[in-house]
Amino acid sequence: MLTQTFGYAQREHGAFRSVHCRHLVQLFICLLSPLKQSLFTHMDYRGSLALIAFVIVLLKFIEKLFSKRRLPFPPGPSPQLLSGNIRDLPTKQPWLTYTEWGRCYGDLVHATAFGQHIVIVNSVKTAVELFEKRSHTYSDRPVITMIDLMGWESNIAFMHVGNRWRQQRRMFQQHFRPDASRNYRPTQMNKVHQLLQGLLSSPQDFRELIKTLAAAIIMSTVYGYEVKPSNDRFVSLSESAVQKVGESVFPGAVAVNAFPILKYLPSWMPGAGFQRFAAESRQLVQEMREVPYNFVKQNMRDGVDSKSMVAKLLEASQARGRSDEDAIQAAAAVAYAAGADTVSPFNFQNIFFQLFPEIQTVSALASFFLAMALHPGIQKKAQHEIDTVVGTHRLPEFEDRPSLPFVEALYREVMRWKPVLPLGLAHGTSAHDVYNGYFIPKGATVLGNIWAMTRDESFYPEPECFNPDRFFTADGRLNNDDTILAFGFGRRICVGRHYADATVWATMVSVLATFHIAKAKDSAGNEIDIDPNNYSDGFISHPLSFACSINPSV
Ligand code: HEM
Repeated sequence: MLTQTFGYAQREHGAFRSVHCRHLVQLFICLLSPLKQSLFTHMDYRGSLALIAFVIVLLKFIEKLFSKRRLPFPPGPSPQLLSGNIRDLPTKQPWLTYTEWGRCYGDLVHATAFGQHIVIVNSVKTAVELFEKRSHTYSDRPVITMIDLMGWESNIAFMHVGNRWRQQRRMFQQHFRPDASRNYRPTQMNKVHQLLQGLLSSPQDFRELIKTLAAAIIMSTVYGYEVKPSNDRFVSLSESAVQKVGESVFPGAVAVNAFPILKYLPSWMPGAGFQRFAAESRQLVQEMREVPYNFVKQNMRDGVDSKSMVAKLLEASQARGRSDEDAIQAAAAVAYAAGADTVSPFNFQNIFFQLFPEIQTVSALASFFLAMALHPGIQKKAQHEIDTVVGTHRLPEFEDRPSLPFVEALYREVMRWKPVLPLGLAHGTSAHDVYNGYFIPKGATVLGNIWAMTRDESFYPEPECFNPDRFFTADGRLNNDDTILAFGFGRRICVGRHYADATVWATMVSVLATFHIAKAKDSAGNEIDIDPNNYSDGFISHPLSFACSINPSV
């Protein structure tokens, strides 16, 4: 009922606004037409430009006057006339600035950039109200034109809400909901045990090893494919496509994102190099989708594969007499891109890299190693629990999880302390909305500031402190704060979260059971300091290189 009332208000508001805007434009056309002839024939080129600029400024001014009649946008930094808050929008670790804005302006902050509205949600309460209770309005994604041009538009994470997104989301859910995810546990544990072997022989390569682990788990699940530790042919194919994404930050590509109309420029025109670049990328993405997919089909013909996600989807689609090949290929490719091994610090700056689940898993695990090197006391407590419950004659299993509350709290704290995507993935509004008396327009980009939510001192006192004990009640039981905010919100919440949760937990508990992680020492035997805040600047928060020693527990 409440939602319907808001819906009504927003429609009223939208209609009211567009009628007045139309009148405004008509009024100006009328005013200008008698002048047009004389001005444009007698004035020089610069004069015409000045006139146009004057008209734009006047229109903006009148729109501003007019806007006093409507509900305000949520509070935020004051915008400039045309460029909005482009100067205020941070490029480095933006979640920190947005958290500051939250302290200054409140739960909901508004900014603009060249007419694009950006709304930042800084509290769990408001995130639930908007992303969950009003999910019909807040579940879209913003338009990023270059993504479409480059052939990545079939990636579910960037898709607009619609039948195609629903179909792919359903496919993912069938294969990654809690009961289905359980089927992958043997594979996950098996690959984690391979990681332990790798750590034993080359502990200094732990970053590479956790990257291989995440790619190996997901490729085996989705395609029934075993990734080779080096020079893997599928991985190099996805590397090329992903590399292209990393390169898509040249001015033409940036311009087409800011002014989508430029996508209609023919590729031969000067300045339209982005069209040729996009065509090359489309070709690579196509190959990346088809090659592993054909691998599964061949295996099925040979009677080898029937357990992978793609094989099961194909069987189900054939049984229904339908051809969902395109959707199956696209859904699987989300995971496949994850196998790419080209993740340099430069690439982490790129918004596209939010797409790749493998990177998110790797980032969470790297934060775990970092936290353990920094907090030996906490590590010892977790190891003591594992030794007491599991003993030292076998490795931990998933079945042990309910009996290991401290390890559970440790997992929650790793995911809270350094959320992998501190701003989640941007949502978009599919209709105008009014919330707490503020107007939120259709097409706005809405960011859930997970960083601010995990820093809310009323839930997490001393939020920068790594402290798993915060998840226990006064009488020593695990509390019920088990929502991992790092997985996002509402209808767009991470669809692989149960599976990712299992990978991260299994890796943590197995490493703790077998290894001791500490700060590395220099040649003089002094500990090398680790800066807990030395994280990447881009949209994914990823610990930058740090040294630690990893030795088998005795
Ligand atoms: C620690 C690991 C991971 C983290 C922290 C993580 C986090 C996220 C976040 C924050 C979102 C956006 C949610 C939103 O829009 O509100 C997301 C979306 C998504 N994630 Fe994950 N993710 C992880 C691993 C995975 C894995 C392993 C898979 C695949 C098996 C996966 C598949 C997806 C997909 C397909 C979406 C897009 C959903 C949509 O737009 O409808 N993620 N993830």
